Amino acid sequence: MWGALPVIAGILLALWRPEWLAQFPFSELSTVVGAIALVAVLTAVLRQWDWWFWLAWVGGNYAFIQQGLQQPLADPDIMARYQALAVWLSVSGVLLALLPRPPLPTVRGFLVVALIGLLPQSLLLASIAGTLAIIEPNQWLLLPSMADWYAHSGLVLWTVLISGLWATALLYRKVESYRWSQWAAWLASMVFLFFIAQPYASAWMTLSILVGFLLALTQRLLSLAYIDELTQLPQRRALLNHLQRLGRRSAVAMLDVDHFKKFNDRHGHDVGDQVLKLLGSLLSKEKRCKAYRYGGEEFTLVFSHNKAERIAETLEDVRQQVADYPLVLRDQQRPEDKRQGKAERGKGSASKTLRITISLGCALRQPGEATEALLKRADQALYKSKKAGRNRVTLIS
Ligand SMILES: Nc1nc2c(ncn2[C@@H]2O[C@H](COP(=O)(O)OP(=O)(O)OP(=O)(O)O)[C@@H](O)[C@H]2O)c(=O)[nH]1
Repeated sequence: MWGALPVIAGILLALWRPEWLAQFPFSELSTVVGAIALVAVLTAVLRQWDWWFWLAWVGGNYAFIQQGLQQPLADPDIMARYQALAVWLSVSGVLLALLPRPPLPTVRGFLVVALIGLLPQSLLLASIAGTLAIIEPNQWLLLPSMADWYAHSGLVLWTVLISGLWATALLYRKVESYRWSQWAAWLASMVFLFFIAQPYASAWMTLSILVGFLLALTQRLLSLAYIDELTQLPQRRALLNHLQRLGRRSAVAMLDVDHFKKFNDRHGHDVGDQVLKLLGSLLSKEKRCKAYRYGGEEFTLVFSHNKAERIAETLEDVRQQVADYPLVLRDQQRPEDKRQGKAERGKGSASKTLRITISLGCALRQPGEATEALLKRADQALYKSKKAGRNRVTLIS
């Protein structure tokens, strides 16, 4: 989401105070090229190559605007280029988000990056611009009466429709949040078309997109560092940060899957992974405490109060929920082919239901107690639960 913020701020500013954006305090070209190069180097160093496709898209569009759209639109050739740009921006960004891309860094990947960056240059050819201008977006979705009222009605409708569908897909599929910066890049480019006559519009657009990329990159790295990939729970580093911020009135519970080694041996490591994933999703829904994956098959629950009765009740609920939860596991030999899989599902071979139990140990924080000592005591409480027969809660003050 952070990646979309600069773009939204830019759009609001453009609507509210267009004159502010009519000036540019630096050398425009070197600032934009420098910013693109900076993001390209950063993403390469951090092995986040996916941004290169989008950087090529943004850079190619900016280069075309600089070379081909610096004269008044009253000139029919320039108008044809403008309309061709509208078609190109409308379609290419959506395709870039949808189509699979070759891996980077590979020769094939770099060729596609170069192609995306260079394709807008072809709009400088009168024949290509002329052909695309014929299908100018105002005419695809033309509402004739509205078109008189507002010259860009078709483009506005298209932008609202596609960005709405795109945003819905992102929300629905709960994709990684950095994909919002790509949505924002497309939206910013489409909105730019309405501000084409404004000086420096393309520079501000490109810079806002790049700042969005940088923020999204930072957010992505943070999530890579703090979120456990398997369970999608925050992991130990995040836990230690949280514990340091916690006050005196707090408590920590350690939680461990019972006989998980046997479970892995019997059902396989992949099934074990699925169990941890399901457990992670179950714990993440618990609102009365914050769950972390401590490591392996151990989880931690953090309470920001030390009311023993309420904590014991929560932990007992969690234990019971896990014990009662039917773990429906997908068959590992499930066919790749969806149709074949569907046919076999009815035969009861596609999934199986298992149950697991967990043991929990909790320690209430004592005045002045260090986080390591608190975790150690929670671990001792967990050990007591294990010793006492598992599938139970032990709380020590
Ligand atoms: N599938 C899977 N297994 C894991 C993962 N991390 C740790 N394990 C397994 O968890 C098991 C932990 O075993 P133990 O520490 O002996 O504990 P246990 O078998 O659960 O026995 P108790 O805790 O005494 O009930 C080991 O077999 C690890 O391989 C993981 O990410 N995925």
